[in-house]
Amino acid sequence: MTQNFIRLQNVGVRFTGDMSTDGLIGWLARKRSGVSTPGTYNVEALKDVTIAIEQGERVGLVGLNGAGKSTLLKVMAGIYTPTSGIAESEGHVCPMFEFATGFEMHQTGRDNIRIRGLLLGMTPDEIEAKLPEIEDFTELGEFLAYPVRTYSAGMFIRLAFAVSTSINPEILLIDEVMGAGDLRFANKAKRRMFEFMEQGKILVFSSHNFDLLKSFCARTIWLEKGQIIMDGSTEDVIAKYESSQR
Ligand SMILES: Nc1ncnc2c1ncn2[C@@H]1O[C@H](COP(=O)(O)OP(=O)(O)OP(=O)(O)O)[C@@H](O)[C@H]1O
Repeated sequence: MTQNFIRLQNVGVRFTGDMSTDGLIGWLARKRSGVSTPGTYNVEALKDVTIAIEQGERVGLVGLNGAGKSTLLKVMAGIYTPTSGIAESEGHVCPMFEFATGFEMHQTGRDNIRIRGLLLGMTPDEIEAKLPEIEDFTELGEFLAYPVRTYSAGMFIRLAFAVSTSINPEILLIDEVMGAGDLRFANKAKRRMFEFMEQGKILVFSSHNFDLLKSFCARTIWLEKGQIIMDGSTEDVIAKYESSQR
């Protein structure tokens, strides 16, 4: 059987661009900074990141806002290509973020389950067979017949989580999903995630919630300004990270 893995070698991600293309936000930023003409930006979101994650590992990611956690997850998901270094992975990747992408806003929740199922590689027959269980897990009830443009952020998460996790992904990448749903759903999601791990898959979980990280992940990586500060046991990394914040 093929072993799943994620391997990043000296990965760097740099964002460059022209602020004139940033629309209203760019215009406001220029106004506030007193700069009259659009400039360029150049952000090194990841620098020289080397990580190997093997099958069965659950790895946490910590770091301040803007440390590079989301960028790292997007590289692992294949959404971003590194501007330097090499990113390789083996296994079907299920990114549990960017929940708004891939939704057809005018279609119902139920039809969006079908659409997402197809995007995730399920056959129409598989989707129909799993539909009752997926619907049940969302607990959205009559809202499944409503167009998803009427949904709250938490409802999107329920829908996306229920479909995405019904395929038994090999590599599960999570960006703060637990914090966004309500507590009861978070507990359900947590139980379902434990089920994934029992099947020997990979989990990478970015969170500001230390209790969740401690309960899910034996290993945690601490990022700061795009670089790895520490990669070790969750207990040790969180203790050092917390003391650095004081
Ligand atoms: N698409 C982009 N274009 C330009 N800069 C970006 C882009 N995405 C991220 N950045 C920048 O890269 C850096 C890392 O951002 P990232 O979103 O990865 O941080 P994060 O650790 O996930 O933060 P948070 O905890 O706030 O979600 C930040 O300085 C951010 O402004």
